[in-house]
Amino acid sequence: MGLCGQAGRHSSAGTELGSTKMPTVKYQRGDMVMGRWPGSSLYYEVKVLNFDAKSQLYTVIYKDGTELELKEQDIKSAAGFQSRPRSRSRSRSPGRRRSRSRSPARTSRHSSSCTAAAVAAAAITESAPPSRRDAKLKDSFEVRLIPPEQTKASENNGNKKHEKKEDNEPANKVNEKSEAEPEKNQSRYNLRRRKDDGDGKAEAKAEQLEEKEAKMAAAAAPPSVSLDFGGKLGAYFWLLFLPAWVLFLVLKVNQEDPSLANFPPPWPPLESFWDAKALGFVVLWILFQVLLYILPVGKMSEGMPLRSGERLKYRTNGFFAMVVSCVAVAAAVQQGADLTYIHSHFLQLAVASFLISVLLSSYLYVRSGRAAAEQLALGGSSGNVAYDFFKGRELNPRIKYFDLKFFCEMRPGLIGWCLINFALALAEMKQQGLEAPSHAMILVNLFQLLYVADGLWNEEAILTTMDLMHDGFGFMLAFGDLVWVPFTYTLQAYYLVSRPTPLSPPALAAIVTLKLVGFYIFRKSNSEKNAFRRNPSDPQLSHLKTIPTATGRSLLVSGWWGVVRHPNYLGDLLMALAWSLPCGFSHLLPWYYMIYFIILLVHRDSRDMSECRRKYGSAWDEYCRTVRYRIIPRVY
Ligand SMILES: NC(=O)C1=CN([C@@H]2O[C@H](COP(=O)(O)OP(=O)(O)OC[C@H]3O[C@@H](n4cnc5c(N)ncnc54)[C@H](OP(=O)(O)O)[C@@H]3O)[C@@H](O)[C@H]2O)C=CC1
Ligand SMILES: CC(C)=CCC[C@@H](C)[C@H]1CC=C2C3=C(CC[C@@]21C)[C@@]1(C)CC[C@H](O)C(C)(C)[C@@H]1CC3
Repeated sequence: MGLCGQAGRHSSAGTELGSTKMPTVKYQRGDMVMGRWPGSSLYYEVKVLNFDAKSQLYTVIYKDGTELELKEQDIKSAAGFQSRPRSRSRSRSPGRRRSRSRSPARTSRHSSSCTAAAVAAAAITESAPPSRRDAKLKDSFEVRLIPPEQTKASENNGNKKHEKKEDNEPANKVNEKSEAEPEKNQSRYNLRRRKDDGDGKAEAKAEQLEEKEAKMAAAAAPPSVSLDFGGKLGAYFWLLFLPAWVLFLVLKVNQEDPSLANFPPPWPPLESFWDAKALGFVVLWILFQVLLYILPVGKMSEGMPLRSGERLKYRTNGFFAMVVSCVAVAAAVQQGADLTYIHSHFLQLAVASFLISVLLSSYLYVRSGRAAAEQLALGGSSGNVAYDFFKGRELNPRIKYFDLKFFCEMRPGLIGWCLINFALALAEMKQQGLEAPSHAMILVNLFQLLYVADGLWNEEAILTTMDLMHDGFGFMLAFGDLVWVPFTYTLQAYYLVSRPTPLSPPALAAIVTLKLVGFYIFRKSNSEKNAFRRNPSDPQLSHLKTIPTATGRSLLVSGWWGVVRHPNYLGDLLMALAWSLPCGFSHLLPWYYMIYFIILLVHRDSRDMSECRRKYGSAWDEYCRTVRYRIIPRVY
């Protein structure tokens, strides 16, 4: 274990654990064994941390700090392990070995190569002669892995601040900015063969094979990732609860007195749920957005590297789509279209959107059955139909270049949210006989329009968010994007249609200030992380401190991400507060978004924490020790 940056911590844990033996199980806590890398036939040295008698799974830790749960059959004792003769080992080329040992990139500590993926690249497999094993293990720690964006960045830019001390310090040490040797850093994690190694074609081919094997091993989903959202039973609950909750809110906001005491809201006649025209409008709206999305206008942006190393391309013309949509709506109103239809047929429009989200989720579930393992999201394939349908299995379902998740998240629902808000402002004027919308309505409309426009202007930034990078596309997001966002995020505006809420000038000024402060924090922090993830060597970020991790990516530990672990959530929450305040305090209903959002973000934060803990091991722990608070400084 002493080879990795995180090793110290785990070794001591191992000694301590080693004394408390687990009864009646094959492997004991602290045992060093060979664990199969999920989805591959490659084995690596791991330490047994625990055994769960109920699930019959061993928790093991890899040398990079990655913890996984493995079945007994995926574990072998190190003693009985043999490696096969391999003609494609890097270590076999004496020339290479020489070149490597002379290379300044070679480290004594090997920490950077200690990712499971890197170890996978040169892992020992079952039939090599035992005499070679040590050499091979040694070799395995010399494999270098660098994510494509970092390699690219280092090719363009010699500023390697975030890498600089890694050679001599543990991976979890906080880095200060310094001049680093570009060559050294560039080759640090590189899985690709270095040019100066210059062997024959056969070796190059063999290495390609080796790389492919490593990529596949890294791409394979772990067999037992813990299930979110209450697991399988939870999935049934959410599948029923979410649509029922939207229905409840829509009926509630239509009540003359929407107070909690006035419960339940009256159940409308069955036929009032359905309107073919409403379905037609929703379909037209979605098709219109599809058209705008596929137009060859706007820039193509690259997503983050996938587990396979591939980077998908996305057309990020969301702002253009929004502007064209606004012009189209204005033209329709000019032509006499009555947008207050949206207010009077809110329920029917929501039901139609719900049907579309169910159809879409069913399609997504069926097609995910044909998707390759590396296209699936981690933890999205539990084998349980309800859970997989709810959570979504495929990470980036696409029809040719049309990315379904990206489109749904950013277009019909998000732009639809603004359209509905605008229609509700018109409905307010009509219902209250006003010549212009109320101040409260204007604030809600402008605030949310700014939020959406900003999201679309910075559309590229969505590519580094959890949803795009980690979550599968299933009912949760399809329903969230097409129903939840347009029909519950508009509740404040809906509430105001029939409930005049005057605002004093100081109140107005205070609310606007709050919104602007929240927006500033939200935008700055999201942009900072996005810029850093896209180009870690960005000179504009060179003043920031970072923590290197065993994956080759670093974590920001100063700037916005040094204040709290989710500064973007803090900004978002302040904005949410500014959206509810214009509606006053007479009812809880317009505060619903604020309450929901706190729950959503606290849950997202804990999901993200476990995901990052899994990805970054002890470097993440170090980050959490350095940045103590999650969302609100000194409070939470
Ligand atoms: N209005 C709404 O309904 C909602 C809005 N949002 C907003 O969307 C935005 C995106 O949110 P979300 O996707 O949840 O989360 P984030 O954008 O915060 O993404 C989390 C990821 O950022 C990376 N990261 C975390 N810490 C650091 C660090 N210190 N340095 C560098 N990278 C780090 C990690 O990914 P990795 O290391 O793999 O890059 C982590 O998984 C937020 O502003 C949020 O408020 C979110 C949900 C709903
Ligand atoms: C309970 C339930 C159905 C949950 C689904 C959650 C989704 C509604 C949200 C998950 C992440 C979202 C984001 C936005 C909208 C809501 C969903 C889809 C977002 C597009 C809003 C605009 C922002 O600027 C954003 C781009 C940062 C944001 C990204 C996350």
